[in-house]
Amino acid sequence: MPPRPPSADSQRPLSRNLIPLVRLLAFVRPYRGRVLLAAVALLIAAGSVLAFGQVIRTLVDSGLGSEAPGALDRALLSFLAVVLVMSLAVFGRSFLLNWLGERVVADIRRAVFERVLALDVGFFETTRTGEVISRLTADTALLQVVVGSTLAMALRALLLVAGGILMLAVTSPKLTALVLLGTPAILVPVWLLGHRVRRLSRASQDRLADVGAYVDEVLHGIRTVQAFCHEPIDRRRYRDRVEQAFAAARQRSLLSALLASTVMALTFGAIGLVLWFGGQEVLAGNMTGGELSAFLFYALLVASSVGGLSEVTAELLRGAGASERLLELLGQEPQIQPPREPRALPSPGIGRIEIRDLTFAYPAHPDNPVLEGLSLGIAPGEKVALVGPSGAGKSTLFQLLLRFYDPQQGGIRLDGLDLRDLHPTDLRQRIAIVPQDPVIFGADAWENIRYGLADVSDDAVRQAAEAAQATEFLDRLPQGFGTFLGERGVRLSGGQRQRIAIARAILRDPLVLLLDEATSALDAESERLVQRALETLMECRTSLIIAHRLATVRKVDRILVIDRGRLAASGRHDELMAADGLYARLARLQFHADQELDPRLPITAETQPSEKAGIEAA
Ligand SMILES: Nc1ncnc2c1ncn2[C@@H]1O[C@H](COP(=O)(O)OP(=O)(O)OP(=O)(O)O)[C@@H](O)[C@H]1O
Repeated sequence: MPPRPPSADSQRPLSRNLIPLVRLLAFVRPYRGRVLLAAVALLIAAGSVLAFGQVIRTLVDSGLGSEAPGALDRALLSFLAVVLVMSLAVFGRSFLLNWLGERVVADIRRAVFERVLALDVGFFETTRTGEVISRLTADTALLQVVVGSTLAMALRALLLVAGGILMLAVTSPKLTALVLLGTPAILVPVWLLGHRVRRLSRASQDRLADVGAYVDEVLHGIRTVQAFCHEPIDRRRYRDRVEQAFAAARQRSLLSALLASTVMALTFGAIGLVLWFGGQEVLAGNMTGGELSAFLFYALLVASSVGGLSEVTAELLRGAGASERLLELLGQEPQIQPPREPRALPSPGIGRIEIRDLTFAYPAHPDNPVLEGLSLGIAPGEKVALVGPSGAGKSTLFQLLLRFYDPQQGGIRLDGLDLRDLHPTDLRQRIAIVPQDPVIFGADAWENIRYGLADVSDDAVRQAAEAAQATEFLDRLPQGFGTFLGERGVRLSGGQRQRIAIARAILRDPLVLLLDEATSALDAESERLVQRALETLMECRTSLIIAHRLATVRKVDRILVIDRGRLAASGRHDELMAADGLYARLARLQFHADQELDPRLPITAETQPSEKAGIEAA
């Protein structure tokens, strides 16, 4: 597995230009027709604004300057005609571009979320979830504004600048030459300031993402936070982060404001000069009053558009920063990919697992293998308990069986096929996992048990719940199975959550069952119910159980003792006790867990009481 770059976060380059926005064009392509219509509307709207200059010229020269009766009326009529055309065009432009902005951002949101879902679990170890959430929410919201309105404003301003300059040249080439000569004096400071605004924009977005990530972390662990009275520290840290974000934003705002005011001062100063020169020309008879009025109109139009452009440039670059971050996510390739030609598992499956010479290190610690040369075989329908000290690699084996990671050496075969030759979906559909701390989603019990199996009847869900001993408490809820169980719903006990997870697994009718027993002791009644549910679940299927209870260990066909990523021993409970190895030590330790430590027990590094052993007291 190639090593992943440390973190998308720390290596993020600053957006220096608008290229990332251009790369989003791929998302606009499906809506070419509307883009074309919007462009036409944009052109007409800009054209009609420019036409106002001519209306003003006519108004001044023939309406006000001549005695011809009706000239003023005609001028007003043409003015109103231009207003009508312009308002229709503005309506079209505004609606179409906003529509495009919303549509494109909705598509981007979907694409990014779909990509994130496809990424391997390793990605989420190197990237904070808050960071990903911030990209999906804050960055897409920013992009929505940029694509929907800022871009339209920028295009409009660009057209007005270009058209305005053209009309200036048509009206008075001499004055235009003067204006153009003075332009660099405006553009150079604008460019310099704009460059700094861009860099600060990106920095301020990054600080905001930090704030989001921190909130996510604290809220997820709110119970721990409060239990350890960690609030003052979190308050301080959060305040620091918010202040950092504010400092970055303040600096950006300061420079943006400076940029805007500089542009204004320079352009309007220049207009004053133009007025003075133009006045001289009119006095000398080289220009009519109408021409000077039109010239001034165009000059003001160009100046305000340049001002507008400089303001929206900062926003556009913020959008470029946002799209860069979104494209970064879109460009992430999952490390776990289906093979080009996936092989199909036999149907119905057999449930034979062979692990050969398995060596695996997590991407975060490539030099520190968690499993080393592990080899074992599990027969179809066999129930196997995995036992061993904490950190031995038991959960890691589950992760590899689900192909969340690929091993560096050796491999795992299910029904004779290497996991890497299977489509991960095909593999995972054959496996069900009951984790130590099952997740309950924001939905009712029906949904929580069904979890993705759309075409399963309510009756089947109920049967699964029955087999998992879950109806007993679900029926007692206010709306029975229809009760909302997730966040802000009912709080379920550990044993109840486990039974929901067991029902979920029963409904899937998996070939292979992975069960991570809860380490926390359940009360005797819950324990009995969970055990009964598990027995039903394990019937006739290959089951691997990370066992913490003696009751479980006694019922399995075979116990595998894992120690430091290797198979240390295997056999039945009595055999392993007789062998008096690591298993016997762990088991004895557990027998006496609630009492004082057995003084006859040899205490070694592996059996320190502080260390969580593999088997809980029965
Ligand atoms: N995502 C990860 N990245 C890096 N190291 C990890 C990761 N998950 C686990 N480890 C390390 O791998 C080793 C084995 O962990 P694993 O969770 O498989 O142990 P375990 O036998 O299941 O322990 P326990 O009974 O406490 O759950 C530990 O040293 C742990 O620190």
